[in-house]
Amino acid sequence: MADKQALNIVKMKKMKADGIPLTMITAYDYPSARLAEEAGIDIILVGDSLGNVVLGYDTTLPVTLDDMVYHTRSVVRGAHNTFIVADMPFMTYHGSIDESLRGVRRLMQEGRAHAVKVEGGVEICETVKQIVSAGVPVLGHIGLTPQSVNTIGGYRIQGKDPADAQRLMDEAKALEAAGAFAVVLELVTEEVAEAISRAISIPTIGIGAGRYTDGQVLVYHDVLRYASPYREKRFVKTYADIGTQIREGITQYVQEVKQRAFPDESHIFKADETVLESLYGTASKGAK
Ligand SMILES: Nc1nc(=O)c2c([nH]1)NC[C@@H]1CN(c3ccc(C(=O)N[C@@H](CCC(=O)O)C(=O)O)cc3)CN21
Ligand SMILES: CC(C)C(=O)C(=O)O
Repeated sequence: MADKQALNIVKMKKMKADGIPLTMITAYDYPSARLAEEAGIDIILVGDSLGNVVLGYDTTLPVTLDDMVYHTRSVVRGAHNTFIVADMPFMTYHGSIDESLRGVRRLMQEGRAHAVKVEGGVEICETVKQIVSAGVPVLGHIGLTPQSVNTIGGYRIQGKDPADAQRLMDEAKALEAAGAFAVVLELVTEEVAEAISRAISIPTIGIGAGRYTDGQVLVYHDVLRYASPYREKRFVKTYADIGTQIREGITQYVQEVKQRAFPDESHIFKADETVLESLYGTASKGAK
């Protein structure tokens, strides 16, 4: 899709108004980004779920700004015509505004992202305003915010009772007022996600937030069953099983090398007749 025109935040808002769902998937490197773009995805998120699915950590907390810059650059090289959002990692946007903007600058200038994502509600709205006023689109993220797993007390569904529903509604409105271009709703009850989606003019992008958000996002490795520990979760649907394909392919390669079935005649390069003579001398001529 070389001539596909990349999406932008103005068009996203219009898509919400027109009732056209936004599609987002994570990607972390050149091949995953390339395939996502070829498949026609609207937005690629270089998520800090990188930590879980690519780097092998238990949580997203160990992911660094250097990790995010490196992976964002790789994603951009694979998807030149797709809107790309990069996650601000844990503890990079809760200190001084200067420090936050330094991280944003690295993701935009070195990583070449089009926007950044930050987790949190009212407490980060001042930071969101500053980032937006620097000319950087900000994607909000509320509900289950994995960077706060230790204060939330686990990966739990949000918005089950009236007080929690009101808190989420207030956070979404605060993010809209702060200038966020859209907001991710993660593991939020369907009723609350629907009410928020109706109450704000910017798109909501849900993961485990039911059917009535303005868009959906899932993690690449979950969708494709690519060695992900999350693939069986209730909010995930798997559309392919590349983990099995990869394992079976490598198993066969190993077996064929052990059995000397690979490489065969079709994979080799032949030298000139005279090479044998020079290697083995005239005595060996005709030996093989
Ligand atoms: N591979 C992957 N996929 C993700 O969706 C994802 C990550 N990693 N890492 C960062 C966060 C963490 N996420 C999580 C983590 C755990 C649950 C979970 O255990 N959910 C329970 C529900 C818990 C409850 O009932 O309150 C479940 O059974 O789905 C959900 C989302 C979503 N994100
Ligand atoms: C699950 C999505 C929304 C995310 O934040 C990530 O991939 O890190």
